[in-house]
Amino acid sequence: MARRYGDRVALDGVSFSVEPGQTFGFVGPNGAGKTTTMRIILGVLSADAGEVRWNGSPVDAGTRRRFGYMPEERGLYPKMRVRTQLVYLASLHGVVAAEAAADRWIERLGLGDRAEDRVEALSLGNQQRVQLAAALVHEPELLVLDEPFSGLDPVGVDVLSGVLAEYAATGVPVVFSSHQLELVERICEAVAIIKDGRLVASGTVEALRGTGTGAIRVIVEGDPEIDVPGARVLDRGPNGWVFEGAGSDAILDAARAAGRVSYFAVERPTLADLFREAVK
Ligand SMILES: Nc1ncnc2c1ncn2[C@@H]1O[C@H](COP(=O)(O)OP(=O)(O)OP(=O)(O)O)[C@@H](O)[C@H]1O
Repeated sequence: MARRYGDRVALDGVSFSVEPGQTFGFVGPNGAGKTTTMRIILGVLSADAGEVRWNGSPVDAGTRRRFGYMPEERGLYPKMRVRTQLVYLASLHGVVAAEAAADRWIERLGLGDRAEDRVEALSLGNQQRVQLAAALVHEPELLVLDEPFSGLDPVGVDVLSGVLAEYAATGVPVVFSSHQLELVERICEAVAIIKDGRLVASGTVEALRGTGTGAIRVIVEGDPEIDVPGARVLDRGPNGWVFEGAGSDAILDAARAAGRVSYFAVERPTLADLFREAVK
């Protein structure tokens, strides 16, 4: 898809697909076009070119009513009480048992004590939980969240990642943007990396990280010197030594000669490494 704002190109040929039940991370530097893409998926914004398909067919308004969206600008009614708000949103989406649905998500997100509070009186993290409940209360068939983890404390991060994983496990694709790459690497099966409105990489985290860089990290108890003939030392610090340019047998033999080997593994690039490489 493509999209301009005036003569600024926000998206230029971004294309990717998300599988049922997949947690999909959407990453890229500030201004890369993540929010624009999500708005187009949800139909809040139209694309200048391209289309959004759902189960192979172009999405229409009826399909989009079954999507759930947590926008970056967080669209809650500040004066409305948490429970009232969720019941209202559930009914808007046509949920028959709106009250039961609201209560279920209030419970699941640990908002029981806050259900009768006005949204504006909640802490930022709790407002975020309500916002998530608002995106989930009609049990959407696709969940799209714009930076849902920003501003959450570690417990909030755990609650949210648990909810997202559980929800994806029901077969629903869960797409979210984030700048927290370690988190994305930990909870996402697949990612798309965009920069300046273009897709620079996409696929499963496993495939993108590949089978290895050819470098090997080894830790020997007591951290003695390890001499591997012919190898380059890429790193040496509290997390051991990283060698490149020698066979794994040669490295292991040298490590054993130095002492008791407590760690030995092929190095793989992290998502953060891939990101830095991709957006260079
Ligand atoms: N309403 C708008 N009018 C003009 N330009 C816009 C508008 N919305 C976004 N842009 C521009 O489009 C580009 C993509 O913005 P977008 O918000 O999609 O990026 P993003 O990847 O979500 O960024 P961030 O990580 O900072 O949230 C940016 O250059 C931005 O300045």
